[in-house]
Amino acid sequence: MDAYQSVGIRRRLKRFFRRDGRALIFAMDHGFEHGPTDFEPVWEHINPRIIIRKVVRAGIDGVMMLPGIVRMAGDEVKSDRGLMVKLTSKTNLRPKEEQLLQSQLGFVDDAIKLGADAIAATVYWGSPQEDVMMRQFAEIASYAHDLGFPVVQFAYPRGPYINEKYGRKEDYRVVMYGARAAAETGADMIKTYWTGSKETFAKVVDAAAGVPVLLSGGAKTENPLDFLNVVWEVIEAGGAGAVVGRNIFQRENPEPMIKALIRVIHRNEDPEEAAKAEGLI
Ligand SMILES: O=C(COP(=O)(O)O)[C@@H](O)[C@H](O)[C@H](O)COP(=O)(O)O
Repeated sequence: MDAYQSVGIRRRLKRFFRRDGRALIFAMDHGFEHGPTDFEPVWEHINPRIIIRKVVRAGIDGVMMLPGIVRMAGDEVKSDRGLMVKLTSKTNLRPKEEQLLQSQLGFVDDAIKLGADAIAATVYWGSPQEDVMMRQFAEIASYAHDLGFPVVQFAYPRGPYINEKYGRKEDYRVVMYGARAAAETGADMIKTYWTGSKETFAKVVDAAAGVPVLLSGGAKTENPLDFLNVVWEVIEAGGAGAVVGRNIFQRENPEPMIKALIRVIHRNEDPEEAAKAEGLI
């Protein structure tokens, strides 16, 4: 028989995924991590209650937030959706030499009190401060797993040696390395960068050895179809979905984009058809 914890981990992880094993998760940590200017394109979305209510209504599978935003607006996330609480971050105001470090800003016990279904933390693989983030992740994962909670790793390769050796942090060999490191450090779900093609992202998925890999959305694309095409390739590559912020909240009306993403992720619809069906193009 399974240990109690592993049953808890699996049950809670399922709250993010539909029966197809895929998920569309809304990311709402930008006010802290990027700064409130990210909300300037549609300023009313600076209010977490307003935007979270909209994304939940549109059919999002889960929401990721820092603890303070969960306190303000967590009750907008219906109990049939996944709630992911992220316990590490950094501000953009830090000195440049500290930008390659995510600090722990909350505790697993508090995330659980807030109703979390999963706990998230970032590791910048390749950072000079990789050691600090590895330890943070190990402590968070060990404690959360012990209580039956899944752990999500934002596995972001970033650091001077990466730039020197590979030129760009999105090189598939680097992203693949980060995903593998995430799997080997006990992540139950991985969020990472787009590598530029279906073929290379499939290698990232393989390297994660069965741990679901989700795309980290990235900057808003002017043409909604460009983003839907990327998500479609992620799915074709065996990816488990996407965690999306700006491509949702920087649109005046986020609903058609969410519905088109759901068509692509959950119904295997062609991105152009999905965009047309939702009136995006
Ligand atoms: O991981 C984050 C930041 O990553 P970044 O340093 O911008 O590469 C988060 O702030 C977001 O949750 C993540 O980027 C997803 O949101 P979008 O990229 O889709 O806006």
